[in-house]
Amino acid sequence: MPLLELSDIHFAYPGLDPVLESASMQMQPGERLSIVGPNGAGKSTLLKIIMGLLVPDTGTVHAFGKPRAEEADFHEVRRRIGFVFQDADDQLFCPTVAEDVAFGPLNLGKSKDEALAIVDQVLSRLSLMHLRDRITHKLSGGEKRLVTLATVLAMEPEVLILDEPTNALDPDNYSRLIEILNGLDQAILLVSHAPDFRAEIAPEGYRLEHRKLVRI
Ligand SMILES: Nc1ncnc2c1ncn2[C@@H]1O[C@H](COP(=O)(O)OP(=O)(O)OP(=O)(O)O)[C@@H](O)[C@H]1O
Repeated sequence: MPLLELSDIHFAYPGLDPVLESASMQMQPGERLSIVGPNGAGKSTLLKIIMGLLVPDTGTVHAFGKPRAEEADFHEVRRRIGFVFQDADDQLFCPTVAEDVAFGPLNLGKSKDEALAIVDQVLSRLSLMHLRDRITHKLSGGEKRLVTLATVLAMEPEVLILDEPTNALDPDNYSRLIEILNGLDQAILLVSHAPDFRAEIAPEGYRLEHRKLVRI
């Protein structure tokens, strides 16, 4: 059974031309797929539909073996899929890095001590302990991206969706991100304009062209 399946999705922002017309895709458990396509093709829109943040005009979303249509259906999806947004500022909102990373686990019902243990474990794993007590909004762009990944991994998602994860990363952190992602066992859905990065993380996937998804 596919982990994720979109069938015949049509979507238009109100009053505008359609962004997606009959877009379909499947992702199997453990699979790593990329979605490529020009700026404005609708890649971020598609990711938001998977997470239930946008509702398609027609078509169906299946995730983890169930159809997902209503807002309530997507609560479980959002718990099980970790979404790293294109813009880290949309995702980091606590005063310090430790609080941002602890936020998800606390929200999932962990105790304060458990959440703090997760913070140290995830930050160590990503070699980010030096940022633990920093003020989040004063981090550099690249540091924010890595901290965003830490906030998502802290919730132990089964699938990772990454929207342009290499934005703002210097060559060292770019290489480190490849190492980190290749060390994870989650399925990954990656949107990236960087061919080298895609080749390392998810060489196969789909191209979004003419409002449809074509297997590449
Ligand atoms: N909230 C919105 N309201 C209206 N139009 C939108 C909105 N968000 C995106 N769009 C438009 O929908 C189209 C698809 O946008 P989307 O962000 O999904 O593209 P993308 O493939 O992710 O692009 P990029 O590679 O530049 O990130 C674009 O033409 C964009 O201008």
